[in-house]
Amino acid sequence: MNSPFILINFKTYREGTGYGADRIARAASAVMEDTGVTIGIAPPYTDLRKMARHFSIPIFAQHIDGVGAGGFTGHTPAYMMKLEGATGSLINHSERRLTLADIEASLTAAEAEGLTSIICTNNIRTTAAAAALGPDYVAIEPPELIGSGISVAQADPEIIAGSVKAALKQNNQVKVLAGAGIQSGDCVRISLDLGCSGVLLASSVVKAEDPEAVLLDLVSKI
Ligand SMILES: O=C[C@H](O)COP(=O)(O)O
Repeated sequence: MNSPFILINFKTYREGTGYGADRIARAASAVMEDTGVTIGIAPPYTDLRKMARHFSIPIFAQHIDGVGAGGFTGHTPAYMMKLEGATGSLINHSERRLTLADIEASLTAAEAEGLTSIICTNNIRTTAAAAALGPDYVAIEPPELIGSGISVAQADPEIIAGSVKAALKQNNQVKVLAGAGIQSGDCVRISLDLGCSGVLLASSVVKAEDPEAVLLDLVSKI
């Protein structure tokens, strides 16, 4: 994935499903084409295939399970997400926490399918542990700031800087994303200046009246 990378997680917001998902994906696609900044989306599973067919942008699953084909009712195996058109997956999002064994199994499954892996973490120590597993990215997101409208880049730049340092100490190939409350070009700029390769965000774009305008602001200081 080219840096900087902006990933928009639609979560299960109503604004990010069905027609809403189309609207945000269209905006992401247009801004990526106009500016050259890589913008990916993580739509709900129910919209993933449609998004992958219609848009030439990175498409991420919001979660994958480290199981294969077979008797795994209710699971979302990496191979299925790949078949649906995903190019990567979040693993261990704050709203979809996993055990360490499950994180490793999901990561192994992502690697087997050639999916770009992003392990989400909640503090500097877990960032170091996640980086040691060897994912493509770790995404540091203080849970208390997620969806708060308060940007981690402004409220807690130390956790970003500390995470970058800790991650690179474990694994000099891993890239770091900053997430939680990211909403403007300034947030992106600060994150990049602190050593990140991009940002992971949701509400500022998904719930926006004009997602394209927010995205243009987000890329404006790159
Ligand atoms: O996956 C995205 C993060 O949880 C950040 O969400 P937020 O941008 O709404 O704070």
